Amino acid sequence: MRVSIDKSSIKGEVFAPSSKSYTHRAITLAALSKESIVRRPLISADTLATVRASELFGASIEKMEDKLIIHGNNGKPKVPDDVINAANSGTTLRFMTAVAALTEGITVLTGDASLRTRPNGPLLEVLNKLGVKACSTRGNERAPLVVKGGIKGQEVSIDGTISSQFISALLIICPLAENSTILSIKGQLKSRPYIDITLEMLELAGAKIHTDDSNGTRFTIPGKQKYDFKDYTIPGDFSSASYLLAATAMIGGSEVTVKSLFPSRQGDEVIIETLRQMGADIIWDKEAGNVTVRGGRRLKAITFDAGSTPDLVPTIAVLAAVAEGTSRIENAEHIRYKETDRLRALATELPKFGVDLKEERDSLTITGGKLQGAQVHGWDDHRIVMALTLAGMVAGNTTIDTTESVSISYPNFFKDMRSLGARIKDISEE
Ligand SMILES: O=C(O)C1=C[C@@H](OP(=O)(O)O)[C@@H](O)[C@H](O)C1
Ligand SMILES: C=C(OP(=O)(O)O)C(=O)O
Repeated sequence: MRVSIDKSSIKGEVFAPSSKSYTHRAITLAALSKESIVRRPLISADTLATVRASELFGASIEKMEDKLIIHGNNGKPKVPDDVINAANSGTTLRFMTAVAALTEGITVLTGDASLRTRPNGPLLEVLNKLGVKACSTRGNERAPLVVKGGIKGQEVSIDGTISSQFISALLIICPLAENSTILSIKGQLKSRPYIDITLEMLELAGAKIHTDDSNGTRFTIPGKQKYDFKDYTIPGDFSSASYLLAATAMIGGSEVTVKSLFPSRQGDEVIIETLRQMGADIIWDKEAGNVTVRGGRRLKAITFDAGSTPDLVPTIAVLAAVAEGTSRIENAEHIRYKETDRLRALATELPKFGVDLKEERDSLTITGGKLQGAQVHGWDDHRIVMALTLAGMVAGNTTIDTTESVSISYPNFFKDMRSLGARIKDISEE
């Protein structure tokens, strides 16, 4: 799909979509429990991949109006009848590779062309140390992956510099193993807040995990536990909301309230503080869960450490492109291992709007200025498409392709933007 975008200011109220990360965890843990209800799940291409995988592991999932009723496998996933296709979802692939370790047979996992380029080495290595047989069919740590269950438990350490999803995946399965596990993280851990979300959800499922050091990088996990996930309502997603908040802040005459944004463990909450630091007029009523932004103030450059919040990088890059002065996005190498190499994607597309940008291995340096309309490529990556849409709303006279990719995390993105007044047209047929 291709869209054209004219200069747009936006006004009104909109609900943030539900959190992708919380939805993946809720479904995965409910599928490993007996009976659970997950309310207000995000229904998107990525979370549906987790639904399908959980069904293949023996859960039955009833999809109702605004909830999922999940009859789980009670900690004993069955050997899947078919290959697990995680499609475009890294979270699904990593979590389900770990769940496969709990089965008494062999599971094959794959994904789309993008997912089959993403690394899984640290997860495979640790699963093998835990008594599982896990490998890549091509011997390159990429999917397709083959996992033969039989997790025991051990003292192991895992590299935390590539993806926190490996650690979340192990935290989800180790309580169900025969023996205890001691898991320590080595290297500079990236994306920490996602591990905290995992620990929060595991606690709700009744799991006991002891965090042994003050950095939160060593866990003792007793084995032979059972999960009981019960009934949970998914909070709003700050990564998805970041596009709405940033668009409003960048465009004079805009005023938008995004609802359903309550405090949670999502690191991407920091978008609110970042916009404030850049000089935006933004108010967060935490009790009501409302964030209101008024556009029109001149935004100032910032230095942004992306270590904990990789998914905000495309949003921050576009904010930097209109801000006064030179911004730096640092500590960002892990953003190269996403659906695309997002530093490369941004460094290729933003200059088409006239943006002055320098790409280094783990940083982007961006000098803000006036954007001019451009024909840009969305790289089949939902976050690149959504971020470029914001640039298009500022610049006008812009087209973007591969826009169907918003279905990964925010299927109603264009509908919501249009409902707020954004001038975005589907031009796929033209
Ligand atoms: O665990 C999760 O829900 C996620 C963790 C992050 O990935 P990494 O840990 O690979 O940085 C994030 O980028 C992804 O969108 C969702
Ligand atoms: C990287 C992302 O997700 P995943 O790793 O689950 O594909 C994302 O949503 O930006």
